Amino acid sequence: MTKDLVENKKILTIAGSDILSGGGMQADLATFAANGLYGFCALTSIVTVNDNKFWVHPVAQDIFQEELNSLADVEFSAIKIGLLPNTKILQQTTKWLTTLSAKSAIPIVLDPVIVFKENADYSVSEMREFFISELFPLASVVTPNLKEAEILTGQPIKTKTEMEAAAKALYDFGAKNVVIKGGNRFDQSQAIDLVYDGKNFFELTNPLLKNNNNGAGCTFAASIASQLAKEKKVEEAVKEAKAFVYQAIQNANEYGVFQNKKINFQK
Ligand SMILES: Nc1ncnc2c1ncn2[C@@H]1O[C@H](COP(=O)(O)OP(=O)(O)OP(=O)(O)O)[C@@H](O)[C@H]1O
Ligand SMILES: Cc1ncc(CO)c(N)n1
Repeated sequence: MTKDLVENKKILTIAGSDILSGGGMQADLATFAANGLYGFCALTSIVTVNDNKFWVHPVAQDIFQEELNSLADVEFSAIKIGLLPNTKILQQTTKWLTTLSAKSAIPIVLDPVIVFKENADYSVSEMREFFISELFPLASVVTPNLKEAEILTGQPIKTKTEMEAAAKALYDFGAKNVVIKGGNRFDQSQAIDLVYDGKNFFELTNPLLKNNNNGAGCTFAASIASQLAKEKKVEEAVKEAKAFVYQAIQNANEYGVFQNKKINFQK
C-alpha cells in the first residue's frame, strides 16, 4: 500500500469466500484496499472446488449472527452485499441492516448473486421473493447481471428495450438505483451495462475483453460501494467502478480478475 487510508473510512462486505480468490470476499477486500479503505467481512459461506465443480457451504446461522453482533458498534461508510447462500442468512442480513439503516443512512450496494460464472448450477431462485421483498427496499444500488435480472423480473432480456423494461421493474421493487450488467452476456463486441435512477437511463460501455472475467461482478459492486463510501454520487461511482473493473479484467489471471497488480488506485 502506498496510499494512506482515506480518512480511516470503514466498509463492510457481507459475502462468501471464493477459495480461488477470483470473486467473493477476496475480490471485495482487495477492491476496498485499492480504494484506501479499511475493509471488514461478515462471512456468509465458503465456496470450495471439487471435481471441477463449485460447492457452496453456508456458515452456521448462530455463527453468522455472532459475526453481525460483533459489528454492531462499527461505523461503516458503506456496505456491500454479495453471496447469501440461503433464506435464513438472507433474513438475518435484512434484520441487521434494517436496524442499522434506522440509525443512520448508509449506502448499501446489493449484488444479488444468484448466477455466477464458475457455477452455473448454483441456483437460489427460490430466494427471489426474499430478495425482492426484503433486500431491494434497503438497497441504494442493485447490480444484477443479465441472468439475475431475468430471474428477478421473470422477463427475457435480449434487446435494449427489454433491458430498460427490466431496469424499471427492478426499480419498482424498491431499489433506489439499478445497474443491469450486460457484461459478456448481452453483446458480442461491447460490455454494456444499463443504469437507471427512476428517472433517467444511461449506459456504461467498454470494449469486450476476451480475458477471464471471473469475479468481475464482485469487483464492480465492491468498487461502487467504495466510491459511495468516499461520498461520490451514484453516477460518478458507477463510472469509476466500470473503469476499475475494466483494468481488473485486463490484468486477469487463470483464476479471475486481478485487483492489485498494475492497477491504479482509485480516487
Ligand atoms: N469481457 C468483458 N470485457 C469488458 N467488461 C466486462 C467483461 N465481462 C464483464 N465486464 C464488465 O464487468 C462488470 C461485471 O459484469 P459481469 O456480467 O461479469 O458480472 P457477474 O456475472 O455478476 O460477475 P461474477 O459472477 O463473475 O462476479 C460489468 O461492468 C461488465 O460490463
Ligand atoms: C463467494 C463468491 N461469491 C460470488 C462470486 C461471483 O463472482 C464468487 N466467485 N464467489
